[in-house]
Amino acid sequence: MSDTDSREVILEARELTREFEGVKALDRFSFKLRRGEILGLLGANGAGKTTAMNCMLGLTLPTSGDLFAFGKTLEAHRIEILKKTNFSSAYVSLPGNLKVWQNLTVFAQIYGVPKPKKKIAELLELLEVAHLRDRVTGQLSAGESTRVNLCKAFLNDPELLMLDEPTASLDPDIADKVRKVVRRVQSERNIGILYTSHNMKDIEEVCDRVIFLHKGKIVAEGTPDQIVKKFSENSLEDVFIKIARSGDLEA
Ligand SMILES: Nc1ncnc2c1ncn2[C@@H]1O[C@H](COP(=O)(O)OP(=O)(O)OP(=O)(O)O)[C@@H](O)[C@H]1O
Repeated sequence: MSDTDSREVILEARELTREFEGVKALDRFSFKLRRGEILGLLGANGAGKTTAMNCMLGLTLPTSGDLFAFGKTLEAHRIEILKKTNFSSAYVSLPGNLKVWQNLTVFAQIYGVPKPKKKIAELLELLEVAHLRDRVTGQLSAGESTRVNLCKAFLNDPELLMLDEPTASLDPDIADKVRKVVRRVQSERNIGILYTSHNMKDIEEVCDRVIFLHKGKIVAEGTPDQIVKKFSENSLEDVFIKIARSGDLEA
């Protein structure tokens, strides 16, 4: 991303640090996400990706640093910001005892979605899970549950979307469809998406730009192509392995 990029900054972290009992999960982490951009957050297990998303969702308080969304501080404008935000995580489940349509209806009410029935039907079709409408959510397979979570994430037509490993438990066919849906929603609605995945094919196909985190610090940033060239590797996967094994190397 060049400094001359004039698109609206919809999410910004400045010197974000989060310590857990002396361990820095995030260490002066700064970045900007612009409208219309899909930004990949990459890094090995424990690099700090989930902590970063949790801070941005207000689920974890940073030890220091500032977060801004739509030009306002998250601290003072949390409710207003969260109305325009949504997220989906492979590791956060919807209430298991409710049927799929009940869960989505509850969340549609929370978000104040106009014409919720129509919206829910459209999203179930979009994610190809309309046949699961009357199933108990807790009995869904991991891949089914991931797609229902994505329906929840699109319910309020978010302008800022955080997707934490959205293809983690999907078979290759469904993963491909989900990537295309994410791309389509991003381009039709010009929203900003923060995206994590351990699947480098996902990242290369979906993300405009990526940030590599290692021990809470940024060690590389750029388009997937730029990063592969900077590290003199053949693929993003090779870069990932190189950083995971010797993350103090900066490109
Ligand atoms: N609540 C917590 N208490 C203590 N340590 C924590 C807590 N949450 C995260 N950590 C630590 O912070 C670091 C970053 O964890 P985080 O979950 O953000 O990594 P991640 O990049 O999302 O990893 P993964 O790819 O495995 O999901 C890890 O060392 C982790 O053990």
